[in-house]
Amino acid sequence: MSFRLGLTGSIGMGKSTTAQMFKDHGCALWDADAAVHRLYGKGGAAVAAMQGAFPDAIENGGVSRDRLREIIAADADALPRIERIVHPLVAQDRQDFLATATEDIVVLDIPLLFENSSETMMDAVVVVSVPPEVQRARVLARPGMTAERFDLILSRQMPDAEKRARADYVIETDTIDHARAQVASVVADIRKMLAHA
Ligand SMILES: CC(C)(COP(=O)(O)OP(=O)(O)OC[C@H]1O[C@@H](n2cnc3c(N)ncnc32)[C@H](O)[C@@H]1O)[C@@H](O)C(=O)NCCC(=O)NCCS
Ligand SMILES: Nc1ncnc2c1ncn2[C@@H]1O[C@H](COP(=O)(O)OP(=O)(O)OP(=O)(O)O)[C@@H](O)[C@H]1O
Repeated sequence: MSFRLGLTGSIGMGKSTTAQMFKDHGCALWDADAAVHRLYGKGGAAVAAMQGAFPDAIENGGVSRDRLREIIAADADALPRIERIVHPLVAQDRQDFLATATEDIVVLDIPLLFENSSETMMDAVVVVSVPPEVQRARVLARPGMTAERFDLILSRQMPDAEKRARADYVIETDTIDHARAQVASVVADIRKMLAHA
């Protein structure tokens, strides 16, 4: 069975960028956000249940994220209801991936890893992190992002300091080269451990 390495961090901390660096070392990669995109897409496994609960969210046979954002903004109960539908389907997608992976290390990129207690199924957890002002500047540079939306998303996520405290490895994503060097050392550490197991 592959070594399960959870990869998490708050919004804009560099999860996707760092995940690709692990892939460059021959690790398999499963991405929770990508799984949600598949589930919401036309014919995706979440469409029927979401149509039942939120008929207004359906557009062209898939779940519209723009509509969902409007629904969430208007109704405080909407997000937990969405999570109850989506998270079990995400978990199934993850199990299907793990069942077929043959690589020695599988990296699971999961934004809400600690919030949803997924760390219990990991052999180790990496948290990516930069100082809050760098995070804020990166996220606000994204098209369509506002300070209000950023603060709302942050308020729904576990604070960075707590994530760091729970991590087995913290990777500073201040520069690409620095992150690459830390990824190389995490991979070497795990492979050394596996060789001695
Ligand atoms: C709320 C939705 C419609 C926003 O979609 P949108 O494309 O605008 O943004 P995106 O998905 O890229 O998320 C933006 C940021 O919010 C974070 N985020 C997403 N869902 C949640 C959540 N349930 N709780 C806290 N943070 C969240 C993401 O990690 C990311 O940092 C969408 O994220 C969604 O349907 N979420 C519910 C499913 C879920 O929990 N997904 C998280 C991964 S399992
Ligand atoms: N090591 C790094 N050095 C410099 N910039 C970086 C580094 N890692 C990521 N970034 C930059 O930070 C921003 C956010 O990175 P990325 O999209 O990987 O974050 P994320 O955690 O996956 O975001 P989200 O939570 O929104 O999915 C991007 O603009 C990216 O180019």
